[in-house]
Amino acid sequence: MSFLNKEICDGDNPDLTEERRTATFDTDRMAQVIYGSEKFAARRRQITKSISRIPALQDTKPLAFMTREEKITEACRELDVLSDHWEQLIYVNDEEEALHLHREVIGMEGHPFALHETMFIPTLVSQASDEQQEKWLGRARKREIIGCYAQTELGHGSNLRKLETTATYSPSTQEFILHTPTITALKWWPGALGKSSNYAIVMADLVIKNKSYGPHPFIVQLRDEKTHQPLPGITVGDIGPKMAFNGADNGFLGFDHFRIPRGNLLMRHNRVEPDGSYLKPPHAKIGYSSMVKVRSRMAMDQGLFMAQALVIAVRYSAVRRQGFLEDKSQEVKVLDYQTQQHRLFPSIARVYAFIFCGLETIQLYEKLILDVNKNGDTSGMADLHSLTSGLKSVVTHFTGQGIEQARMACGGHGYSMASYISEIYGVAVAGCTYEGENMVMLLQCARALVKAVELVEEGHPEKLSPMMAYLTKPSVTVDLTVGPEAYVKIFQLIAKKQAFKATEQLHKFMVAGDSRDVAWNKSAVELTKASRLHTRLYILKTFIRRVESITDISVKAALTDLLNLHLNYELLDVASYALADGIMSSTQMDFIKNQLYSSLEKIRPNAVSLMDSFQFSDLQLRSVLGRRDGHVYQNLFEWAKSSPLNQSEVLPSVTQYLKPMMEKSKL
Ligand SMILES: CCCCCCCC/C=C\CCCCCCCCCCCCC/C=C/C(=O)SCCNC(=O)CCNC(=O)[C@H](O)C(C)(C)COP(=O)(O)OP(=O)(O)OC[C@H]1O[C@@H](n2cnc3c(N)ncnc32)[C@H](O)[C@@H]1OP(=O)(O)O
Ligand SMILES: Cc1cc2nc3c(=O)[nH]c(=O)nc-3n(C[C@H](O)[C@H](O)[C@H](O)COP(=O)(O)OP(=O)(O)OC[C@H]3O[C@@H](n4cnc5c(N)ncnc54)[C@H](O)[C@@H]3O)c2cc1C
Repeated sequence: MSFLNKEICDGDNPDLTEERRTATFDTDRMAQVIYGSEKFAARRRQITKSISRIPALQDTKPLAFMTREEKITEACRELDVLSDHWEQLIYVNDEEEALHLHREVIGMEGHPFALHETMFIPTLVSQASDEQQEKWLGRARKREIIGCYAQTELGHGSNLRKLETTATYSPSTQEFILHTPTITALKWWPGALGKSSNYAIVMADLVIKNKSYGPHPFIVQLRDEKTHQPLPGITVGDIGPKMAFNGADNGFLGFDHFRIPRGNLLMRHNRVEPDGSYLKPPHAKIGYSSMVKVRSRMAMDQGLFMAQALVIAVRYSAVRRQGFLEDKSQEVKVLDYQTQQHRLFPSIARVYAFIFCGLETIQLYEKLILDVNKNGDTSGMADLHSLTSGLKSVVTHFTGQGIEQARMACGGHGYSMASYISEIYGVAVAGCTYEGENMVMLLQCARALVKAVELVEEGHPEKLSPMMAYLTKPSVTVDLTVGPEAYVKIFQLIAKKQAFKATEQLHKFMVAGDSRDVAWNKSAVELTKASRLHTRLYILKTFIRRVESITDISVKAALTDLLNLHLNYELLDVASYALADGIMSSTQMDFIKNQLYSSLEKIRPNAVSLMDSFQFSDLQLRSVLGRRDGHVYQNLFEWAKSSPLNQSEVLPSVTQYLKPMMEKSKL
């Protein structure tokens, strides 16, 4: 048995065992790099093991065969079991451990706590005063109450300034009156709002003495704590089935002059005094911090979604044999085809790159909240906002593409829900929309880019943030054979040119008489291109930085192969910019292609172990094709037999319609 890959087991499919034996690195060591530390990687394994010892948490019936109601009930049952074992399983209040626990046990189809941990509690942490935290945070953490984040309305999601729900202050009673004035003002979409939550953070337009102060966060009790019935003045319910994520009850919510005490406006950064005087926050957008929190997690979470799809596709590709190469006596593993490698390996590289970015942005958010809460220092907000706006957009887009390629790489069986890839896809691509629609967020990132270009043009390059410093780099001729830094230089030139071109176009329209808004819209496609290049440059540089910092030689070597693949793939993908601007020659392009193809060959022996290193349990993967043991065919047959349609030989629909129809046809 090889010491390199702990997944090896003699009872496994021999093709997978063979793959695991060829690995050139230790998967536990790779897991430490993926999950940011030896300690957390080990805790993950420990938690997974503890879960496997709780019989009530082992999968009962495949989710694919459940109705929505059954899925929600099953998630609640699992949450209840988890709650009983919470303190034995994880360190209380450790967010990463809680997330791991949830991913393992409940999976990705959503559950009543999905927004409680990801937005409700973080909003209380970042927006509630100490006194308010005393009142609600402890209760929320102990799960005495379940909360969600209700911001989006039927009529508006992207444009927060036009949210219609009002919170009008009444000085005589020292209350806010929440009201839904129109049908389009109904809150619509918030996860876990429909049936599960009894509390919500509600974003509503604060109105004092007929003056609107824009969206502010309020904590609102929605349901009676004993009966769970909606409180009088509240209309709440589920919005119906979705493309995926159907174990979550995304909901609607309306208020009919519903009164809450003054103390329910979250007041860490702004205040409304009893007489109605308003104290401004230190930064106008501080109330948006919960969105930044989720966006800062998305590179990690989306990376893990794509990783799940790739574990499934790569393992299956090592088990699936179809067609011949030289030896006509035995069919080859489909993973040996160059096209299959080209379909999957660049996404493996992206998974690692995205996760490395996620490790960084999660920390940046935590630092920002400390700076704001402890020192009132909001200076990091603008940069983190533009970075996470671009990153969530680029990462979700490529994750969707990568998962879809993983599905196709599994041929027909990839289309079956037994693969579980369709659910992963459905959940992942929701990220293109939630936390800010991708185009809208790319344009937010573009605002920062244009400002930076304008600073350079106005002769103030010293005012640029470090992320924008490349905008001052002069054009140079680059020798690609010298390594990653050469690729960075070319990428910087491409990104810089596009940022300047888009800004130039914007200015040109303005000089011709358009307002900035109109000129902006006429330049928007070019601006989004600039944002994507800027963000891909950040991803590329982060990947390089992380690989450089690895101390384990064999892990570093395997990731260097992956990094080289990423560099060549990315540069080839943006080659049209480089060719158009004369930044690269066609000879350099050929060099990049050859490097890319040779990277595929280098990565091939490590492919399965690169994905095993994520250490997803079978419980979490929920995929017949992605099983750790690789016993795909007999389990696909078992899975199909468990379909409700196969529980009787003759369906009522046959007796009721098909038989009479066939009988009639005989006449
Ligand atoms: C026992 C159980 C225990 C449980 C424990 C475990 C829990 C585990 C939980 C979960 C397990 C997870 C497992 C994974 C599976 C599940 C995955 C799926 C999860 C689903 C979660 C989905 C959650 C989704 C939530 C949402 O979608 S919430 C709603 C989000 N909405 C948006 O994002 C709206 C987008 N719009 C905006 O943000 C804004 O409108 C805007 C576009 C930014 C514009 O804002 P506006 O006010 O109009 O700005 P302007 O006036 O134009 O000014 C722009 C100006 O401001 C700057 N700005 C803007 N925002 C910010 C900011 N945030 N910070 C700093 N600066 C900002 C901007 O840069 C401009 O500056 P300049 O003028 O200088 O350019
Ligand atoms: C699974 C899921 C979970 C969600 N969970 C929550 C939640 O928990 N809480 C919550 O409050 N909300 C939640 N949402 C809502 C989500 O945040 C919004 O749907 C999202 O912000 C997009 O807003 P929208 O629906 O108004 O899209 P729209 O803005 O209507 O987008 C439609 C189109 O218009 C374009 N567009 C809009 N504005 C501009 C612009 N200024 N410039 C260029 N193009 C533009 C967009 O690019 C898009 O192509 C969830 C959504 C989903 C799908």
